[in-house]
Amino acid sequence: MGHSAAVWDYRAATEITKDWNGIDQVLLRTPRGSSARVSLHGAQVTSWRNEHGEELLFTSSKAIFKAPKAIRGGIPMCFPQFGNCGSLEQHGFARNRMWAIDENPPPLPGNDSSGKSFIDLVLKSSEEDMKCWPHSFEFRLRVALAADGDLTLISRVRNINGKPFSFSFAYHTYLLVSDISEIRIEGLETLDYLDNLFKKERFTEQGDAITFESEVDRVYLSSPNIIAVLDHEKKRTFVIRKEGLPDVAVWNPWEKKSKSMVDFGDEEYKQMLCVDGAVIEKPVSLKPGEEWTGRLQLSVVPSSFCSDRLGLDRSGL
Ligand SMILES: O=P(O)(O)OC[C@H]1O[C@H](O)[C@H](O)[C@@H](O)[C@@H]1O
Repeated sequence: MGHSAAVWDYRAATEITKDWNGIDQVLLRTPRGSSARVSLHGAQVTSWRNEHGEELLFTSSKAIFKAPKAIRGGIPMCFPQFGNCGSLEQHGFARNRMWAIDENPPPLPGNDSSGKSFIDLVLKSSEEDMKCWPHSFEFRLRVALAADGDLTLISRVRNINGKPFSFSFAYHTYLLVSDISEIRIEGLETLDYLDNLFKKERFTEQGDAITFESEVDRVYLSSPNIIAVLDHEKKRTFVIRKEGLPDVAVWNPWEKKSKSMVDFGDEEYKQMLCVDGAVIEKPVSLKPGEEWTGRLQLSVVPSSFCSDRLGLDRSGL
């Protein structure tokens, strides 16, 4: 693009535009041409592109672009509930709320934002939310795009309530893949998981890396902090690094469920896979004044880069 990193103005590379509902969205760009878009609606990352302009996140061609519904794709935020495991609406309310730009967020300890395009968003408990979830909170999200194209999301939830509360959480990450039957996940083998297709019963993953030949809706428990999603056909690997997010939800609706979702194409299950850094089995508990941080970093590398260099535990394979 004719810019060198040394003179690249990261502030100027952060642009506010409008999304399909006329709602502000933030465009983040890097000198080499990677980009990401974040809508203030739900703080949903709706696009992440590499330096060649190729989209890396899935969005359904049938997605319904009508607030307050979250669109089918990108990275919706599930908070303060994942799935239907509580009294709230599926995946909680944060993905359906309007977030604000946080002009002056409290500093993020140990986080170096130099050389990154980033935006800070904030969601505070509203009176309406207090009716169904009576806890005052502040939820801050930083979305940062590094010069090498890595996308980082840092969530901070603070209890500003007089009493403790607990919540579950997920970055519901819709990865765009070439063909689901060519995909395998490394890093979850031998773990225990809760299977949503069997009333959340607990099983132990057997054998090798995870591959896909039917519907999958699972929560892998106490997972390592680095997971790789290998796309054999594209010869590239999504690397998911996480902190404060012990669980990994894995979802592909496959053929039958795809047909039952109005905002999802019948064949689109072949091009997507949700792999979510999450806190589900043991919800986060915060005392008054306490704060929780959950960090997710997404990268794409050529498949030849894996797995030893990523430090994945290959023992037993
Ligand atoms: O349709 P949504 O509310 O966005 O949920 C989509 C999916 O999210 C998660 O992966 C759940 O485990 C699935 O059971 C659910 O179908």
